Amino acid sequence: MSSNRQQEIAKALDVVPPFADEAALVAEVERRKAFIKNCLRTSGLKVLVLGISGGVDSTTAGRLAQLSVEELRSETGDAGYRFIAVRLPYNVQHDEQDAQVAMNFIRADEEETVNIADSVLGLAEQVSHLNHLADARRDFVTGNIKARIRMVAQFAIANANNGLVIGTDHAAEAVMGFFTKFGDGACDLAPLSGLVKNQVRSIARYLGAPESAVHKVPTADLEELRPGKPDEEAHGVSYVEIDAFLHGQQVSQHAYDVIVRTYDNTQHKRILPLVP
Ligand SMILES: Nc1ncnc2c1ncn2[C@@H]1O[C@H](COP(=O)(O)OP(=O)(O)OC[C@H]2O[C@@H]([n+]3cccc(C(=O)O)c3)[C@H](O)[C@@H]2O)[C@@H](O)[C@H]1O
Ligand SMILES: Nc1ncnc2c1ncn2[C@@H]1O[C@H](COP(=O)(O)OP(=O)(O)OP(=O)(O)O)[C@@H](O)[C@H]1O
Ligand SMILES: [Mg+2]
Repeated sequence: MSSNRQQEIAKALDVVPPFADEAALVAEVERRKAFIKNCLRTSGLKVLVLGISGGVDSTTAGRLAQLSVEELRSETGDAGYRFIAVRLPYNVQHDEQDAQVAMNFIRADEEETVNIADSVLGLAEQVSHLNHLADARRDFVTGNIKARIRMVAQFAIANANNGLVIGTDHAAEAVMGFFTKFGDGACDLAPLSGLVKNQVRSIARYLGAPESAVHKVPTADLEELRPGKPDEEAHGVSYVEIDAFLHGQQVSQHAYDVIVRTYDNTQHKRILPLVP
């Protein structure tokens, strides 16, 4: 029996129920592509932009974006529809090979690379408040600057091409507020919204992503002192537990308490700015 809080949170995040079978998964993929295509049609814009890290979320959203623009091109005969996949390393990414695997799978119409290091360091240097922080805290705060600079780069590319920026937030990240406010949380459309982590992996596998990408350990990878730090270490609970919680299944008391507490503490990230 799921608790009232579980039901309330799943409803607020519009969580997609577990796929009953392959047909349900396929229907969900079609629904998500139709959503992306509809966002372009109704906005009147023809270009999609997304940063590709090598993680399963951007691999999945990136391939959905590419398939969507390909369908729009053949349905409308308009060659203007296209997808720009953006690599946004902070200097050299420690798992650059995984990012290349993702790029090769996505086969985007256009590939772009923007090294965010100079912008991040240039800004951080000008913010004197960072100097007074202990090393680990400064590293954490700088991590959020990285996520925000990636956002700036993607919107610059979208501006320049009359495009829309895709975000990769899904229910398992949303419930934990595990994104940088107005950083990777900022986008024009979020086609993975409502999915739990394992559903994102299932969609990636269905789309033909290499198994290494499907199973890649999730990492925000924002901290220089801890390259590739697994998200689950930061959460204190596993994605299996988070997914189970969102699907109304029983989880340990520890996981339940952490998830509900984190959800409540991060509510400000899932709403519009506070106003009088
Ligand atoms: N109660 C409140 N009402 C309204 N606003 C409130 C607030 N409390 C804080 N704030 C504001 O929110 C800010 C804190 O939020 P934020 O800046 O996001 O910072 P914060 O939540 O502290 O850090 C972001 C977390 O998301 C993780 N992350 C980031 C990016 C990507 C990924 C990933 O998985 O890829 C994960 C990252 O590792 C870190 O754990 C505060 O500085 C303040 O401006
Ligand atoms: N090094 C990077 N290069 C390009 N885009 C990035 C990079 N790091 C993060 N991003 C963007 O920020 C988003 C949020 O990161 P997040 O870690 O949640 O997703 P992911 O890396 O795709 O998957 P996972 O959560 O499994 O690691 C990514 O989906 C991607 O769009
Ligand atoms: Mg990642």
